Amino acid sequence: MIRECWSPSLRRPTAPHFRVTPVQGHLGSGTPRFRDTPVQGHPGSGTPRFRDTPVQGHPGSGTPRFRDTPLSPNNAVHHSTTAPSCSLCGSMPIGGCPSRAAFLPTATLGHRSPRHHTLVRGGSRPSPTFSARTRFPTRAVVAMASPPPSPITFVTGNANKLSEVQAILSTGDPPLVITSKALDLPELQGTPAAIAEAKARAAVEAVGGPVLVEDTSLAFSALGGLPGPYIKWFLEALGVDRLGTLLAAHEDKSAHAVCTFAYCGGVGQPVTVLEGRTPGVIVEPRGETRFGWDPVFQPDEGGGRTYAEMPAAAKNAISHRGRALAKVRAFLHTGGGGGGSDDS
Ligand SMILES: O=P(O)(O)OP(=O)(O)OP(=O)(O)OC[C@H]1O[C@@H](n2cnc3c(O)ncnc32)[C@H](O)[C@@H]1O
Ligand SMILES: [Mg+2]
Repeated sequence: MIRECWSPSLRRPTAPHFRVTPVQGHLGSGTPRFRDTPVQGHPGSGTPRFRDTPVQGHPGSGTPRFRDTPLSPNNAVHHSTTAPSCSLCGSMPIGGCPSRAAFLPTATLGHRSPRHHTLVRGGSRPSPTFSARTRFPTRAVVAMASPPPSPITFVTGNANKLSEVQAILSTGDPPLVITSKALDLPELQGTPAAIAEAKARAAVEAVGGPVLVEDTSLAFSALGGLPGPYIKWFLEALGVDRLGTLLAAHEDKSAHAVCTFAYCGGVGQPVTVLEGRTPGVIVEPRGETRFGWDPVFQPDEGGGRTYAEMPAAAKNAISHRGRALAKVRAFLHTGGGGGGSDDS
């Protein structure tokens, strides 16, 4: 069973975008938790957002899902009811939660019923308390370990992605075994999260069971985040040698590599989107031309090497993909995928 507790203990920064990053220990649980932190230059969006918050009624989808949600004073969706516990399973708020706010939801957090814990709140704080003006909630996952669903099929048409994903998941702690299917899924235009979600929905239709997909972006700061999710087409058109010419007129060569995973447990199930990003700069190509734009991306934490100059393990340790997969692993191993839970 997974319970979540929101604590208003952190002040909301003024930066326009937010994402979830792992932080350490909560209430002695020893389990991973996630906190919204600012992210930059999300293409195509000028509005504040939060990742990994469940929203209802997305156009074209009748199911709850996890993705970016703009937070406004009236957007405290997780705190909008006054019931002291889950109306279905009766679970109570986590003891010692400083905010006395109760649970966050829902199907994507390990409950087979998508209605469990939905919009349940305890304590006396009125909804607007969690407003953009003052505070933002910390979400802590307090979970019993449960095995992830099996098998999970990673659907991709990219062999390099597959081998990195397999390497990262098999050596990680705890290891996660996936199968794979080579499919070139249709890709929409939109934010990386929207693209990844659509890929997951297409993949789950094709596979019929739990799927993982990902979409990779390379976002140039000077270009407002472009090429972003369209990097594949820029790479094909220009080649890796000329990718840097896009920044010829700009002094700012900084960029972010972003990996956006989407998990779906089955047809009609919610989709969970998890993102990892690595900051760096675009440089003249260096290193072996093996994988995409690796030769021109020099991560800030790479000791001056491009991705292409780094051994695979060194890249995976700091890469956008490695970071996103750390979240995927935490999500699945804490019952987020719905597998192995006896909590119905
Ligand atoms: O089937 P999918 O999974 O979509 O595989 P894809 O190759 O189409 O991948 P994307 O749509 O995510 O496009 C991302 C582009 O960035 C490249 N790419 C992805 N991850 C990379 C990495 O870690 N290093 C360098 N290039 C990468 C990849 O080869 C594509 O050209
Ligand atoms: Mg693709």
